[in-house]
Amino acid sequence: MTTAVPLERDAVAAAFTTPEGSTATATATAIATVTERMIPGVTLSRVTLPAGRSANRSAVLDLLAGGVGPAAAAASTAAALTAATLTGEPYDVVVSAGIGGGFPPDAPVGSLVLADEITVADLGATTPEGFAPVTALGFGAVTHHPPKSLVREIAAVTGARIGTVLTVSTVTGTAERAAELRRRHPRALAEAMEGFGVAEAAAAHGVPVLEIRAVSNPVGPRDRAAWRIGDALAALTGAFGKLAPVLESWNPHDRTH
Ligand SMILES: O=C(O)c1cccc(C(=O)CC[C@H]2O[C@@H](n3cnc4c(=O)[nH]cnc43)[C@H](O)[C@@H]2O)c1
Repeated sequence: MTTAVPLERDAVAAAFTTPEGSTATATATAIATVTERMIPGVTLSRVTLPAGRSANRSAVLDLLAGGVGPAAAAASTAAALTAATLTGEPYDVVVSAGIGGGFPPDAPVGSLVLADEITVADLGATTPEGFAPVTALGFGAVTHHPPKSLVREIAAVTGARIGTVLTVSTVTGTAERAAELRRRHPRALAEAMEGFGVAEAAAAHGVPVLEIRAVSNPVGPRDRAAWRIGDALAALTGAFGKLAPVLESWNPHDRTH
């Protein structure tokens, strides 16, 4: 599970290690253990969940704060994926998680957004006719799709809204840019800066990916005073308390896309 900054990683960990987090889920998460592991390129916080109602074996969740932006996210996630494969413990799923901007009115501050499409919004070229994504230029990909069944189940338990989450390298700070993004991506509910990088790393390893964002601010005119980071981090903690049992019981060999 990749976040950008330690504050977000710790909000996820709190779902398993604090009394508040343990009330968010019916599993015995209060006795989860957390250990730090340094691997080349990244430090992992390993949460070991005891066997619970949803799984009859203990489950492991590696958390990492991989840096802000798609490049840092891709590099750190790829390092973790490679290390896991080389130690014979490959991951079943990769999750990009954190705070994000929500497109009003569909994704209000404090709400959760779960991606059914993870789309990079600014990877391409500007042309006299407008923006051309790299795919129109004959390169790469601009969208990754999380497993549909997992998205459905996690949205059901967390109450997250399902839609496109955009990855941007430049935070939107004007109404014009917000409108332009929504015109190009009508299903976009949120934007953040890491999802596509995490998804590219996961795809390179053939591992399914999810992205979940807790909305800390509206996408639009820059207004730092309107940010609600504390509320968003609390929503992230609550979401992970509820979604962890779904991940634990998910059988990656029984995927329906
Ligand atoms: O200074 C600003 O006006 C400003 C506005 C929004 C976000 C930032 C950040 O530096 C946040 C970077 C960090 O948080 C995620 N995030 C949160 N809200 C947004 C957003 O509206 N658009 C894009 N990213 C957002 C992002 O994933 C980064 O990890 C500064």
